[in-house]
Amino acid sequence: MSWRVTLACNRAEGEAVGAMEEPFGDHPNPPVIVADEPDEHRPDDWRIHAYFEEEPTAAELAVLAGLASGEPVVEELADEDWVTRSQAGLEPIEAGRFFVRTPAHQARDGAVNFLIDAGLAFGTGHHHTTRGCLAALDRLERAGKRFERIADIGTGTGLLAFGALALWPEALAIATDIDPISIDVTRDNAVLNGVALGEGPGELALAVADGMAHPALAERAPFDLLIANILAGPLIELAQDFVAATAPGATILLAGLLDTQAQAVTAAYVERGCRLVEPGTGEWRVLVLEKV
Ligand SMILES: C[S@@+](CC[C@H](N)C(=O)[O-])C[C@H]1O[C@@H](n2cnc3c(N)ncnc32)[C@H](O)[C@@H]1O
Repeated sequence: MSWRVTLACNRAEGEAVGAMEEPFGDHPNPPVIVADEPDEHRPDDWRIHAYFEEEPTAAELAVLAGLASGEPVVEELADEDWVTRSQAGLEPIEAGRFFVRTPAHQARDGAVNFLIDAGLAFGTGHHHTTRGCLAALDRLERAGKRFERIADIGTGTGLLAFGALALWPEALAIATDIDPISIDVTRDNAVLNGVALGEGPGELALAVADGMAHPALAERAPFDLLIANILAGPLIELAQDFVAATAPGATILLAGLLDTQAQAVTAAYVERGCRLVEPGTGEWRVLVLEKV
């Protein structure tokens, strides 16, 4: 038997859970916690699911209650593999030539397949922004763009960096995240997906970094493709550093922003010498910019 606790939460609470190192401290058997956005048209209505192997105690429920504004709702799940259950709702995602799945689903013939376990790091491909970035990468390659120096800032599970390396396999690529857990997860996912880790062409370097503040990023700059699916606030704060770290003609792919924030994010980059190539569509925008 296993138990699932669901709490309604807002976007900030859901994302905070993804960024937390250990919500349950040194608990001997912590739950698997997943945050999702069930309805993309309601971007502030998120849910946190915590999967327990034993019935959660009052103390465990109190920890969960501290993570979200909603009340914990406890369900006993049928006798089936609870990890599969926790991932069963995560349907595979198709974005351009990419197919992203969890172990609950089969790979697709003819697609560039990635296997990403649902976990604490954001980026199973199920969020609009991740999918939108994969689709934008696919379009860039189809339009004939070629990149040799790639940075994926705020890599989450590593998925966007993996996608970029699949499209431009000779590139020097680096994936970074402010969250050390994301980098651990990315390392595991790289192994799972046959992505070579290392410093050379066609290999992925990894670093824990806040924005561009890491020597490995400075050494590799200027980039000709910089990807950042973070949030509108940090994207604006980091505009100066991102533009400074890119070469003239570079592509800057930005996501994590709502349509209401697109103008402010675009302005921060246009003021610093970029032009908007694709404004994106829908509630979650993916911006494609070019450094002039
Ligand atoms: C919305 S998730 C995107 C993950 C992945 N790139 C994707 O598209 O699925 C944002 C990621 O950015 C990271 N992040 C947030 N602020 C950051 C910063 N200042 N520098 C580097 N990474 C950051 C978070 O830890 C998180 O993993």
